Amino acid sequence: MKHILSIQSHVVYGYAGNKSATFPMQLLGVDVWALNTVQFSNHTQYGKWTGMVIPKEQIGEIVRGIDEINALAECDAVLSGYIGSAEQVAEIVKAFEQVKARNPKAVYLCDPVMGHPDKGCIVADGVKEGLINLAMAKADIITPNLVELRELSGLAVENFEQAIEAVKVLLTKGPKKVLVKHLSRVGKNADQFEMLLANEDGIWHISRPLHAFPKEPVGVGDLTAGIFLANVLNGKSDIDAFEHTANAVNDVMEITHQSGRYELQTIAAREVILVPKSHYQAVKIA
Ligand SMILES: Nc1ncnc2c1ncn2[C@@H]1O[C@H](COP(=O)(O)OP(=O)(O)O)[C@@H](O)[C@H]1O
Ligand SMILES: Cc1ncc(COP(=O)(O)O)c(C=O)c1O
Ligand SMILES: [Mg+2]
Repeated sequence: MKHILSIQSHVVYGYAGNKSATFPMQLLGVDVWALNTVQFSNHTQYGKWTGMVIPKEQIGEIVRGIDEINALAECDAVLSGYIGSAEQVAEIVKAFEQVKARNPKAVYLCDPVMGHPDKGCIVADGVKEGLINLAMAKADIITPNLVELRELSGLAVENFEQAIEAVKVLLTKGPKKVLVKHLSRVGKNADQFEMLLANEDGIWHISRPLHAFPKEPVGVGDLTAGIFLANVLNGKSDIDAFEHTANAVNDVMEITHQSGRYELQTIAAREVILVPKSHYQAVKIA
């Protein structure tokens, strides 16, 4: 069994951060060590929430505790997502270095969750800079959405061709795999939901249906990054991991859409996360 140290948000109500990613990763047979960067009542796109940002010292403390019971070498990957404060970024990088010291084969998937003013996703000041200046260089896998791809590459990314260029830039900055979680308005087709995967062998594109939500669910990026990492650790090829991720997430979106609920319906979708009903295929484009 593989073990992931998953450092991201916890929401008591609903599904975002660790609440979105942990259960699907467990379904895929991975042991998840959830370490929370914040404990909030609900995700930030409700516009209000209660709870607290976890003090940055907790990250090192928890990792030290796991090391003191001689379990850190069991860790196969660190996953980071929604980060609560700028200072937590350096602590997360340090945590990954400690894991690497015990298990040199461990990998780091950085889901570079940044604020998104249009959507109402609120992330603390300085986190974005920490992701760009500290975390990206350490990451084996990085999973930006369009806004994050622009910030990480420093390119404007106004169309599909520029997205490809930006992904190539990220491959020169540390990460060996880049998964663009959502191409959004630079996709090929405005009425599809599109993603890219790039590694040293090439670039693949996948397209799946876009559902008309009255209010789009949050936590989809977290779900995408978690499923992709679980697949990679389970030994799938990058392309199989990419296709399973797209299909499983699509099925969760379809079930969520049918439910008429705002929160992701990951529990109702448990069976299709394991064995998706959709079979969209990745196409090699470069
Ligand atoms: N199949 C789909 N149909 C419609 N909307 C979707 C679908 N899949 C995901 N979404 C929405 O697309 C948005 C993706 O957000 P974005 O910030 O671009 O990336 P991410 O959530 O991956 O960080 C979310 O609001 C999510 O609810
Ligand atoms: C607490 C929290 N965690 C995680 C996220 C990231 O969500 P997504 O996967 O939609 O990018 C958000 C976005 O608003 C959030 O508020
Ligand atoms: Mg996101």
